[in-house]
Amino acid sequence: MITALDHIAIAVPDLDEAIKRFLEDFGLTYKGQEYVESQKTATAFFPLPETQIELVASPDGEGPIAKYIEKKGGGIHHLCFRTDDIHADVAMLKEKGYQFLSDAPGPGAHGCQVIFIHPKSCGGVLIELSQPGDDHH
Ligand SMILES: C[C@@H](C(=O)O)C(=O)SCCNC(=O)CCNC(=O)[C@H](O)C(C)(C)COP(=O)(O)OP(=O)(O)OC[C@H]1O[C@@H](n2cnc3c(N)ncnc32)[C@H](O)[C@@H]1OP(=O)(O)O
Ligand SMILES: [Co+2]
Repeated sequence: MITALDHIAIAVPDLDEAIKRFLEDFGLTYKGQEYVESQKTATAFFPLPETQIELVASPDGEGPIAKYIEKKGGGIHHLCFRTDDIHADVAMLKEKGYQFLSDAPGPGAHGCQVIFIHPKSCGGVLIELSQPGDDHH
């Protein structure tokens, strides 16, 4: 029985720089670093209260997922942070130099308003911000 999505891992060339991004720019809680000798790997964790896996596909062969599948055949595509004020967070992140893929949030899954940050301005990771709609439970 799988009970939780424990983590999504992002490979980064500079751990301190990446910690700064998620701690300072996105305001996540930082749990600390650990070097795992057996894997010769440094880790840093940012716990979040709940998460989901979203599978994304392109049934009609169009849109960004079609292009991604064509190029990479599949893989980890994006992280999505839930926000309770998408306009404020977009303004705050724009101020910090993040480049957004649209001027304003638009409709996402289950009535959310969503907007994406360009992976080029975010260490190679595509990040979505999502604000639940009024019908969200
Ligand atoms: C329904 C909603 C929801 O949850 O509610 C969703 O999630 S919808 C999820 C689907 N929707 C989206 O993804 C919308 C936002 N995405 C986009 O607009 C696009 O996918 C872009 C991120 C702008 C990439 O499109 P573009 O046409 O530029 O593709 P491209 O293949 O030329 O890629 C340009 C550069 O970005 C990199 N790149 C492309 N996709 C990436 C990804 N998912 N993660 C990290 N890097 C990525 C490529 O490797 C390439 O880097 P190099 O130049 O180094 O080779
Ligand atoms: Co998404």
